[in-house]
Amino acid sequence: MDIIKERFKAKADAAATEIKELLKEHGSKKIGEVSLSQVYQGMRGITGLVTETSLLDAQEGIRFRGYSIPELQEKLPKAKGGSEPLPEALFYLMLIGELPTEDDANRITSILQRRSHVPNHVFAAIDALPITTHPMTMYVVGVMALQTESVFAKNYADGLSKKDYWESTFEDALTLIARLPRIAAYIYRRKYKNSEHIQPDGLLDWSGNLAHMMGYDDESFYELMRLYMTIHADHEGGNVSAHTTHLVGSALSDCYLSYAAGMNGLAGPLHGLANQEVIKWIYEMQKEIGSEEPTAEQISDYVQKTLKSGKVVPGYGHAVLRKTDPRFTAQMEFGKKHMPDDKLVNTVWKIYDTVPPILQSLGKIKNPWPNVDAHSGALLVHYGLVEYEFYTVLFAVSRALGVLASLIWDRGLAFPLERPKSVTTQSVKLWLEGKDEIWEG
Ligand SMILES: CC(=O)SCCNC(=O)CCNC(=O)[C@H](O)C(C)(C)COP(=O)(O)OP(=O)(O)OC[C@H]1O[C@@H](n2cnc3c(N)ncnc32)[C@H](O)[C@@H]1OP(=O)(O)O
Ligand SMILES: O=C([O-])CC(=O)C(=O)O
Repeated sequence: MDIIKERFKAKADAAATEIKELLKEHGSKKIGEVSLSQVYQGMRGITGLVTETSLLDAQEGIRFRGYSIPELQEKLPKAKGGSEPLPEALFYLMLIGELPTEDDANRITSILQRRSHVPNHVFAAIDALPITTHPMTMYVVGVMALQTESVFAKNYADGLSKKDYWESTFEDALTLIARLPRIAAYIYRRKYKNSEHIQPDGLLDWSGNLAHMMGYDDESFYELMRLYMTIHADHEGGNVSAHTTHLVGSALSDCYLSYAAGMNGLAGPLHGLANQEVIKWIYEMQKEIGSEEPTAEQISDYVQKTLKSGKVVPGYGHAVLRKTDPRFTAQMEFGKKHMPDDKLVNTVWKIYDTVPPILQSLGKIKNPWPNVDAHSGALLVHYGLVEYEFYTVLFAVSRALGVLASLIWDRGLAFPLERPKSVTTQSVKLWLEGKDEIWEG
């Protein structure tokens, strides 16, 4: 057995024993109360999931196994000559719970390189779609076509024992992660570059290869991809893409089925699609104003117009965060280092100065600060990656690292089917009248 798989198994067994003890002693402790409003309002603030890979603090932002983004940038192994973390190293951290050595990170890189071959029928499935199809639809179709390769599905059909679920899931997760850059790059080159495809470079790391296959062979773009793939990888368990992957996975759907389901959620404009919406919104503003460099006053007027027309300001607000997203800040730092004079990047910074007080003044928006999606597109445009409908695909490639590490943990801990209770408004009214027995069972 591969050493990383052995390490995971040892960690998962120890954690399972610990959780068993913990629940034996504390299982009946109450962790909170649920109000009727919460049930109607997207379950905001209800703790109801266990996700081991990362934890979100409303003020501080995300920590991956306890490490903040600046700490990851300092402590995770880097590519040769690079200064951003290798996302493969973050995957190891999320999976094993400890910082990897350089050897550990290289081991993941080489496993992914070895498994990166995508069967032809996946490309044929993508090619069968009209060229006008949204890249996220092509991507999910590609992932679904790849489901023919699921070891878990095959082994389950052959009578796999419960105690071995984790191992087939581990294998599927690594194979799927290995193949995603090729699928993403294929879609990019098919839709935007006349189907002139670029073969993988066996010597490059996972993100470097993605950049290479998309046609961006520039060391500073490789660095952007490493940072991008690291910071978008995970955001604890309750966000739509992670929660969906976990929920669908709880039915013992394999990695391919579960991840594809999660990415359909990422493709929604209130979640991952917001990254394309931000750039679209800025372009529309520039067009209306007739300038590439809107003033603070022009931005302010445009925000008011957006709000008046019943639309959200994309890239701002968050269901949990109550401060500027540290993923926004990490990208701002990257911008300051690599492209301080870029006009679009400077516009993103000016929007950051202008928008929060306006949103705050409305009184109803709980978080007026920018999230990760407010910044990512402008960095990509700087390198010529202007096709903003593609941006969520990059987010999806990264998100695979977190949600699939979590799915391996779900199997390692033998988590059960997820099935919360729902109610009807009629039943709520009966409950309010004191006929509460309908809520039982
Ligand atoms: C990777 C990610 O998924 S990060 C999020 C990406 N999404 C976006 O950037 C889209 C813009 N933002 C939003 O729509 C929201 O802030 C969300 C979906 C992220 C969070 O939603 P919620 O937790 O419901 O936010 P909140 O409790 O603050 O919402 C209260 C009200 O403010 C509105 N609001 C929240 N953010 C914004 C915004 N950026 N622009 C305008 N109105 C907003 C909500 O639509 C809601 O209005 P309503 O009462 O009329 O229905
Ligand atoms: O946490 C959330 O709800 C949304 C988010 O920022 C993410 O998934 O990256």
